[in-house]
Amino acid sequence: MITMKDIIREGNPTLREVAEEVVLPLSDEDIKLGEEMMEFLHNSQDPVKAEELGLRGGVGLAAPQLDISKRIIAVHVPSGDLENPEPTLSAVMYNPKILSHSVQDACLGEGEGCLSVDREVPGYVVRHNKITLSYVDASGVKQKIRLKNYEAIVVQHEIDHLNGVMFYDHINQENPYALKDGVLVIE
Ligand SMILES: O=CN(O)CCNC(=O)c1cccc(Cl)c1Cl
Ligand code: NI
Repeated sequence: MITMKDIIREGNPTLREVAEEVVLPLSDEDIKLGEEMMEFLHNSQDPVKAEELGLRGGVGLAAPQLDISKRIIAVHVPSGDLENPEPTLSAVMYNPKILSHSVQDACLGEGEGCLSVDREVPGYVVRHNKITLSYVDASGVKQKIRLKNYEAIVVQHEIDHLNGVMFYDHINQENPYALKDGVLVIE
């Protein structure tokens, strides 16, 4: 089971590498890894388990954060509405690729955080508001989906990890809250 001790932190060179595409058909090892990554997200979002296991909450995880330089990500975005337990996006994605994106940019009003960064880094992380994404799912089936707003932001944070990019690389050093005209701030 993945816990915080398995997550590498800033300074580990793996976080700055471009990860390797996963070989298809998926190996049992890569399928199991994806399952463990998803289990971590579930545990991290469960108050009892997160407390028991000492987990920081996360809505996404990328294999390089486990010191595994493979293009595998897991995302589990809760609906945020306690009435509706269904997550708005829950998937393990192999070889995810952004095929196209909106001209419209967006950022989270609260900024971003990262399990591989043991500090707060304030500021707007400007990303694409909408993306068209292809990936291979855990069954080996090629998927093509369109995402927007929070779900699109989370997936871009994870794909950045596959390319050695950290969320704070996008923050304006002079003025972390500088915004170009027309950037959507998602609260
Ligand atoms: O790479 C994944 N992590 O580091 C997990 C911890 N961060 C988050 O869950 C998180 C928090 C805020 C905004 C975004 Cl976009 C994300 Cl992804
Ligand atoms: Ni991260």
